[in-house]
Amino acid sequence: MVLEAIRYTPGNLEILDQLRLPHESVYIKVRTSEDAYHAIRTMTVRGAPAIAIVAALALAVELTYTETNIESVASARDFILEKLRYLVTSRPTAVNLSDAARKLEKLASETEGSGKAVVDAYINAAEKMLVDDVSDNTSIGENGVAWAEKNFGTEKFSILTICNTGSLATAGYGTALGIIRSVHAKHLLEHAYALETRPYNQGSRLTAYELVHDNIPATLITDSMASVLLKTHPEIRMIVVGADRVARNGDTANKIGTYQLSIVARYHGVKFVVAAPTTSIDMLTASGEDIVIEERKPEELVTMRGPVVDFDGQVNKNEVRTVHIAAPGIGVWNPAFDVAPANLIDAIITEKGVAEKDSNGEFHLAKFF
Ligand SMILES: CSC[C@H]1O[C@H](OP(=O)(O)O)[C@H](O)[C@@H]1O
Repeated sequence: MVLEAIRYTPGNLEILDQLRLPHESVYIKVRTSEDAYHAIRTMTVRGAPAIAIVAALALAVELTYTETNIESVASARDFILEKLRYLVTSRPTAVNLSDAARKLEKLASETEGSGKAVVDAYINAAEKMLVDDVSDNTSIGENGVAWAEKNFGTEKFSILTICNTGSLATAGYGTALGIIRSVHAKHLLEHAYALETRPYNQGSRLTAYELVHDNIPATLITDSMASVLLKTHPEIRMIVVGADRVARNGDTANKIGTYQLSIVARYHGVKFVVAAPTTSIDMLTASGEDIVIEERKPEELVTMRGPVVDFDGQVNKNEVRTVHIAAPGIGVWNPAFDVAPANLIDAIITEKGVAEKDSNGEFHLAKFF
């Protein structure tokens, strides 16, 4: 079975309900921009590249069936711009969505002839995002292997990662998890370690699901185990993480917990690497100080949802419960991301190549554009 977060054919979009994974694999239809907004907002679908692609394709499907009059160039443009500006508000930190919206808005404003011409151009561009993302991810994997061979030679080594950056965060293969897949395919991977990544548990629910699916040797650990894991496992040579937004100076916003991994990596002499398509690089944002960090509702931290385990130890998928795991009345802080500073990042691996700091400690990401 191929792991697909997104299933698309012209006029039909379905997403894998990631709130039900790993116990249930259920696809739900997305017919409108509003459907996409709520799916992204509730993290039914998540992952920087995936949310951009789902948003763009949802509008493509809506354009196919809308009864709104979009026959003129102006009406089609207005419809597209209104919907894209709405979709961008679903989640603020990942740049992929706003980057895609900016490019699609520009395309719509430059397409002439008729409303149909504008709509067709939009749909073609949205569909191309799906194809390009998989291609970008396999290139990131290849570039990641080449960088690893340059730094670690041909000895097997182990890798630690956080959150989910695989097929469930993208159109397929993944970014950081894509590098783990490629290193494994080259028989260079000793072992993969995945952080559970509280509170949404992208690691224990999604990355573990992908690693088991691909039969990659892997171990799940709690977020608090990262430091002692590096201390006691010298074969771990690399921490690879994804990105929601890479600022112009290389500061990288990623899942909460990434910042402390960059500190722990430096302390233990482990390479800290960001894997991201260039659509995750935001040259308009100077540094991590300028990146808006999404804060999510307290309920997502103080509750957990899942199937009941029967007395005989069997998972009962027909009985899903939500349990409250924190003391009622306690205050909660729930930022979904933090920022790894450029000075603690050893490399940024993209589909176009690898960026490393110069002798002044500066990344030069403009080379990718
Ligand atoms: C392919 S990078 C995905 C990126 O998105 C994740 O965040 P979320 O699960 O909240 O969408 C995480 O930061 C990953 O690194």
